[in-house]
Amino acid sequence: MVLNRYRENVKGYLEALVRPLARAGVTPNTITFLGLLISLAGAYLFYRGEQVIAALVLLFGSLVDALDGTLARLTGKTSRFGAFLDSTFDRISDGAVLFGIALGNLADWRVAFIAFMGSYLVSYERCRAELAGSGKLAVGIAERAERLLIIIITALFGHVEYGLYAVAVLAWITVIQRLYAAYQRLKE
Ligand SMILES: CC(C)CCC[C@@H](C)CCC[C@@H](C)CCC[C@@H](C)CCOC[C@@H](COP(=O)(O)O[C@@H]1[C@H](O)[C@H](OP(=O)(O)O)[C@@H](O)[C@H](O)[C@H]1O)OCC[C@H](C)CCC[C@H](C)CCC[C@H](C)CCCC(C)C
Ligand SMILES: Nc1ccn([C@@H]2O[C@H](COP(=O)(O)O)[C@@H](O)[C@H]2O)c(=O)n1
Ligand SMILES: [Mg+2]
Ligand SMILES: [Mg+2]
Repeated sequence: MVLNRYRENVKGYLEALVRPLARAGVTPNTITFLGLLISLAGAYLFYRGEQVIAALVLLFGSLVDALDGTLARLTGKTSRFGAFLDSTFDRISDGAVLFGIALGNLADWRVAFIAFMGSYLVSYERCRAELAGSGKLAVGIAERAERLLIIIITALFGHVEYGLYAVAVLAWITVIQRLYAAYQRLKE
């Protein structure tokens, strides 16, 4: 919720970045796929224990993640499948990053599992509530952008374990916030 508010502020910069891609005929789905590959590379680097490089790669991957939608909107190529692909690849990337951190023994695997469950539940709640007619359920203190940035910033300082603890707690707080928001909107 917090970072989502700044979407409009960075929109112009993101559009400037995608214009050359649009001119080159690159499709949004190609960028979505590229974003996934970059995130998987970040996850692998966590597994290898290279957390600072992993953080830089993930930061770049996050930027690419924000570009596919921008490119789709700028070129009038938004598609329902593209939205589905973007969300699905977001989940693969989220899971892979947490798995990489756990496998690389950078933090307690049990905390990684709690963070993983919380992160997936946050996204699932939004999807399920929106399907039930709640309207956009982009609420809570730890949406995907916040969770990713927490991991990235703590990894840059060489202490991704703290980021993981924070995500484990904040994601579950978000689960409760979304439960409540969904209750408010769907109870009748
Ligand atoms: C290393 C270098 C080579 C490159 C460095 C470049 C940088 C300067 C990069 C800046 C990146 C910045 C522009 C973007 C960062 C955003 C990133 C943290 C998060 C990525 O999110 C992508 C996108 C996706 O949103 P969407 O709503 O489509 O996705 C939904 C989401 O997955 C839902 O999950 P959940 O429910 O929340 O769990 C799903 O439910 C939905 O299905 C799914 O659709 O979001 C893009 C918009 C961002 C929110 C905009 C954020 C703007 C901030 C102001 C960015 C601040 C970045 C800082 C300046 C970076 C500095 C970090 C440094 C280490 C201090
Ligand atoms: N391959 C894609 C990717 C995204 N979209 C559209 O953009 C929305 C997501 O925008 P972000 O800025 O958060 O990336 C998504 O809901 C789709 O409408 C697309 O069409 N094709
Ligand atoms: Mg995207
Ligand atoms: Mg994405």
